[in-house]
Amino acid sequence: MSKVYVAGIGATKIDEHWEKGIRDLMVEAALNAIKDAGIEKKEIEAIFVGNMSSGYLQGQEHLGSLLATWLGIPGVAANKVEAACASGGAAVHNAFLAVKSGVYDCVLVVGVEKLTDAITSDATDALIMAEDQEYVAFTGASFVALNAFVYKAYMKKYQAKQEDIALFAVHDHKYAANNPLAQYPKPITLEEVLKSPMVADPVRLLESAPLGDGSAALVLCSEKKLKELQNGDVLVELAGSSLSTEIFSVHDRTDLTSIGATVKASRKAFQMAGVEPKNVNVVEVHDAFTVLGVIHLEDLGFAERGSGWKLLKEGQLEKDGKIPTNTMGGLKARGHPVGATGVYQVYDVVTQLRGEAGKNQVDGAEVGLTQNVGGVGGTVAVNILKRVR
Ligand SMILES: CC(=O)SCCNC(=O)CCNC(=O)[C@H](O)C(C)(C)COP(=O)(O)OP(=O)(O)OC[C@H]1O[C@@H](n2cnc3c(N)ncnc32)[C@H](O)[C@@H]1OP(=O)(O)O
Repeated sequence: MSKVYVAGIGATKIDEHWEKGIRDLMVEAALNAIKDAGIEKKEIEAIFVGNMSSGYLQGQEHLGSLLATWLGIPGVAANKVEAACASGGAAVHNAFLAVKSGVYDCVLVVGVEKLTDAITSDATDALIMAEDQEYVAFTGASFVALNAFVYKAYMKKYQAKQEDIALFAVHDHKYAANNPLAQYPKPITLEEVLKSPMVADPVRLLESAPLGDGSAALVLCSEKKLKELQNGDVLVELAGSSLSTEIFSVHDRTDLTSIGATVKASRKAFQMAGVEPKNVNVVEVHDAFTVLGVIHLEDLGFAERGSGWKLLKEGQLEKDGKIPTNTMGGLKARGHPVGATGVYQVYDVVTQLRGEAGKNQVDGAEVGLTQNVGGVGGTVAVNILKRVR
């Protein structure tokens, strides 16, 4: 089996892109990644698009083949991968398998979501489709409401305080302020978070990932292809990639304070990459809501159960802390264009491993991990990246 390398990365700024359609976003990100890889478009053999709701929101479902046409490379193998908010991470995983297996030497992964300016429906209606609609639709619950159950369960079980958990939003905004692609590049205070409007008790507006549009892209290549591209630049390997599922619905789970899919996917990815949590220098967790960031750190093995918030409070998630986390702004402040998020996370970690993160740079970062969650944990994708030169 071949090793898999990230030869190029590209992305758009995340924003409410009223002036750009889904096509503009995808093509911009893809061309940036192709240019960064130093390849010709015609060298791409397969495309994997991560997206959750283009069919529902834009009335446009067939994104893989469409992108091939838009890029002027019809004939390639084209796929759309859907795993709700983990669509991007799942697309990376599928592309990883395609190169690892030796079937393809050069593939393009594009994550995209356009939540604002929807043509056919509303973003909140689209997002709740990531739950089991036969059981949830009639309750009228939104995605924020379901995560409010998780928040309450965590605080009750571990006697944790909201002011400690809400610090995740302050942390993310601090780093987003130095990220030119971030949707909310501005610092916020804990007081502002705790006084922001209540969305679903206890989740406040400034503890929620925003609605936004964006696209990120990667070019993955095999060892064989890499020899053609040798240019002496920093090189990043996608060394481990895993996807796992959990009992789907919140109402069927006995414990809301952990996501089994994160535990399973991360253990497998760690094994594949030959690393342990203590070797990881930079982490991107799927903090769609502040409490989730805390839970993910525990499930990934970076903190003991019930103590993820302590790492945050002690400053251990800072760029010079024990486990630098969400150092480009995380979902809360870089933004969460649903099906694109898992690809943005890899983009952010590669930026760190290449030493290109500017003021947010983690000194000497060599190993990075991304964790991307679909639904309320129904699917989790974990990708582990290593700087190899
Ligand atoms: C597994 C998973 O990933 S599940 C997660 C899936 N994603 C979600 O569920 C999205 C959750 N977020 C939301 O639904 C929405 O962003 C909400 C409900 C929190 C807020 O939406 P709205 O009530 O429409 O807020 P609205 O857009 O009116 O914004 C009000 C103001 O706050 C700002 N704002 C809105 N959301 C955020 C945010 N999350 N962070 C910072 N600022 C924000 C807006 O820019 C706006 O500022 P302005 O008045 O200066 O222009």
